[in-house]
Amino acid sequence: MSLAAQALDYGYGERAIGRGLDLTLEAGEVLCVLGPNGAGKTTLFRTLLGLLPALSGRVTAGGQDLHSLSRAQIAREVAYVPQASASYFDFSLAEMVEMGRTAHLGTFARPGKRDRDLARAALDRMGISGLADRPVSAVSGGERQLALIARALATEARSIVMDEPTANLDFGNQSRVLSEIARLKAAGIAVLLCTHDPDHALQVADRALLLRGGQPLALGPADSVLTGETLSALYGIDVVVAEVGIAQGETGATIRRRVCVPRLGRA
Ligand SMILES: Nc1ncnc2c1ncn2[C@@H]1O[C@H](COP(=O)(O)OP(=O)(O)OP(=O)(O)O)[C@@H](O)[C@H]1O
Repeated sequence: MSLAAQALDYGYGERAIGRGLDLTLEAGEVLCVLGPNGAGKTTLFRTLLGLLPALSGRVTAGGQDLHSLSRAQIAREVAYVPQASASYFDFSLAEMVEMGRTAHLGTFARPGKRDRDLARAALDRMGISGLADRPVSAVSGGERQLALIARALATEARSIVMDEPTANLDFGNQSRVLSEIARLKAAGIAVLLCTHDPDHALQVADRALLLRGGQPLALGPADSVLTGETLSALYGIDVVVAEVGIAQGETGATIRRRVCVPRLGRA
């Protein structure tokens, strides 16, 4: 088991956002959390990463209680892709991605050749190696988002928690990030992500957690959880999940895909 929560209460000080959550994430599994703004997704993720103390209950990473692990040990187990925000630091993108290696280094050790190579390879995977020497403060929001994902890849952690990894990204880069998530899954990495786009969950998630007001509305296999009915209840709008056939590759063989379409109200 890569990451797990048992009877988890999470929130801020006296204010619980969610209560009694049980969650497990297995190696090579993609679990996608969906929920309206303010549903508690970021608060839950920060608690699972030990960045916020659990109000009660237990969180384990790699089978070990988070309380028994140092910050560096947690970082080696679970990488974090936070929501991208503006940066005023003048590190280069390459240096920022190398910081993903910090948990593997001794207290005063500097990144070695392997660390630098891993960082460059991660930038390359995200298609931004051409920006390696550019200051973080001098790239676009989307490019910074890709660099944060590269930093998580460079950690070589067995689990990755991604807070809206496709926010800020253009259509092509969204698709590249989803493909990267599929590659991580194939490599046995556990991925926990949240998104505001149910189509992204339909594309990459094995399981989905629908969160409303901090409480699970549904948790289970993505195909059975992501329906027009549940998504309509989650977002308070009329949503249809339709199936489309897409011709693939040179053979033109048809694959079936489910897509999510909101039914817009008439003006
Ligand atoms: N530092 C904080 N202290 C107290 N309450 C907070 C804090 N940060 C967020 N909240 C509140 O906690 C609740 C959950 O917020 P959270 O950021 O986890 O939601 P979210 O699902 O990630 O939302 P979004 O989709 O808008 O990013 C909200 O009511 C929010 O106002």
